[in-house]
Amino acid sequence: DHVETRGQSYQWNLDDFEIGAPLGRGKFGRVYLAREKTTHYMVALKTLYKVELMKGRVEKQVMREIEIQTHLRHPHILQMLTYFHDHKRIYLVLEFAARGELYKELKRQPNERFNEHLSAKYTYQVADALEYCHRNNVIHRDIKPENLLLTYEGNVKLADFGWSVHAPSSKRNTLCGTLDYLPPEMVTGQTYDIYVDHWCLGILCYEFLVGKPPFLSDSQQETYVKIKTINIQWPEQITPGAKDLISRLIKRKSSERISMAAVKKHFWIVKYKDLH
Ligand SMILES: CC(C)NC(=O)[C@H]1CCC[C@H]1Nc1nc(Nc2ccc(C(=O)N(C)C3CCN(C)CC3)cc2)ncc1C(F)(F)F
Repeated sequence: DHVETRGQSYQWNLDDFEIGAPLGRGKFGRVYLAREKTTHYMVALKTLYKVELMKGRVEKQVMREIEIQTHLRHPHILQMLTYFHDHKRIYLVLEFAARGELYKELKRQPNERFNEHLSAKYTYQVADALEYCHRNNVIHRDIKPENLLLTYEGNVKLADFGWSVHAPSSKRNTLCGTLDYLPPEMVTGQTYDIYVDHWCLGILCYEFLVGKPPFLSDSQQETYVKIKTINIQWPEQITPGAKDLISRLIKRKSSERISMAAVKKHFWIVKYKDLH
């Protein structure tokens, strides 16, 4: 909190930080470990090249990401502490998540999947973060393992609000990357509401337990068909409790998807989330 309480009028700049190791590449620039000079507070410094943003026509999206993420405060949401810019770059000062990217942790697991305890724990924490987002009328819209980070203690931080919007919305963005997480209403271009995140939470829980999303196919067309027909296989590592929860989230009718509060109280979540 030191970083953001130096009075709202103070203009942060690069000289306030010592830049450390690169943590990896974000979509529009690199991310560095950095340390605020007076408090030694560790942060992640995400750099965005203005030219890249203009070429990608994503300036508005970045401003929306900044607007949304600077106002959300929750233990399972990666906080944006502040931001500033120079002539070439925008700098986002974000919380540093010491255990890094959850999708890499997933790949490191035996059989590249989480056991029921980790799957239930992470599903619970994402549900908790989404309940808070929805209470603030924010749809994340891009829930997937790549957008989750892990703290030193092994807890989830929901990050990358680059695709988030205020509900309800019919924003049709040329979605890049995987269709695997898209709910039917987004595939068919209808207007959608906060319940797109409920669908994605179901897909996420499935991928935690199986190691890949349920509608994964060789072609986009095949994925579309599987999403529309909700053609899902249930391998044996998905126990009846997990299947019950996932089935209540992956509903075609968005209003039939169970609430985040109900997810947090679901018997399978309660049974496994605190076991070690
Ligand atoms: C959600 C979003 C889509 N993803 C991102 O932004 C990505 C893009 C690049 C990094 C990450 N962004 C962040 N990463 C961290 N922590 C972190 C990351 C990586 C490692 C790690 O495994 N290594 C350094 C390893 C160490 C070992 N060597 C071998 C490989 C890299 C350890 C800690 N905290 C905050 C952020 C944030 F989000 F604030 F920027």
